Amino acid sequence: MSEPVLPLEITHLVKEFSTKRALNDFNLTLAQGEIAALLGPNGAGKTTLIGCLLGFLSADAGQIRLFGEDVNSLTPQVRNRIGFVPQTLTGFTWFRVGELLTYLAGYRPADTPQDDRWLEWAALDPTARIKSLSGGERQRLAIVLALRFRPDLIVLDEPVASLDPQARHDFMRLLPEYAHQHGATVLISSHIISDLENICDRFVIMRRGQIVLDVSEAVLQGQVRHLSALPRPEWGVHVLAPAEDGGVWVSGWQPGLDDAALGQGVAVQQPDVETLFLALSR
Ligand SMILES: Nc1ncnc2c1ncn2[C@@H]1O[C@H](COP(=O)(O)OP(=O)(O)OP(=O)(O)O)[C@@H](O)[C@H]1O
Repeated sequence: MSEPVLPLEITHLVKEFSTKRALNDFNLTLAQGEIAALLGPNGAGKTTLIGCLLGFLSADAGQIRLFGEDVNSLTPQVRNRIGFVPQTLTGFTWFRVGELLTYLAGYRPADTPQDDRWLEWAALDPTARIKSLSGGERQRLAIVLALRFRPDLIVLDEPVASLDPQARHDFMRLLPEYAHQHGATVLISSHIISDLENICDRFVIMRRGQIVLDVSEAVLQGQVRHLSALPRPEWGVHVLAPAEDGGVWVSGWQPGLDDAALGQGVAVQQPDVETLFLALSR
């Protein structure tokens, strides 16, 4: 049986801006249906990575494949399978909302399936001029434009920062619902970690152009722990980072080690992504 085609495959990616290396031998593969959080402090390289994988920026080395095709020579078929939500929508200011939706739909084959939930969620006035929309309304429109033609790979760069709490809450409920229904793959970058904790099944934490931790939700819950003191060498765990309270974060934890830790007076806690992120970002 042939291997399934991966929605996203990034190998040995390097991107430099004059003397600054924004991506440093970056590797990432996403399987169909994964919902992955891309986390990292300011300047970690998230937007650069997204720019490269959408073909907006050219890499200095390495390769990006989307649905098996090189990002620099995508066919229209694969291009149409990708939805991108930017941090803010720019351009198109002279259009009315409804006109823009019709105009962009003209670039799609007539039989392209649509998903109306995004238009309902966005609740935009089709007669409103885009230049008169608020920042949050423009962002709703950006989301509609990216998702209404049922993409199979969705890339979102800080998509919810300008949304009001209700819109953000509803979007974060609809996004995984959509992904599960259509088997879509999602890569979402956000600084609002509490939003991502409930919807992502993988967490990719990057710093200085590289991945410092890439774990599934299951591994995070099963094998990553906060310890109140350094682990014993014979436990065979890997120290990820010191914690602010004097303890440490470790990976490779096994259930059998709980008793050993108890015997040494070491308190063991389940991970909280935000605290772990803060420790790994320092
Ligand atoms: N056009 C550019 N010219 C020079 N340096 C750049 C350029 N774009 C990005 N960089 C640098 O590359 C690094 C990564 O930037 P990037 O915007 O990818 O980070 P980020 O993780 O998206 O940050 P943020 O969370 O602040 O959006 C930073 O050090 C940034 O200064």
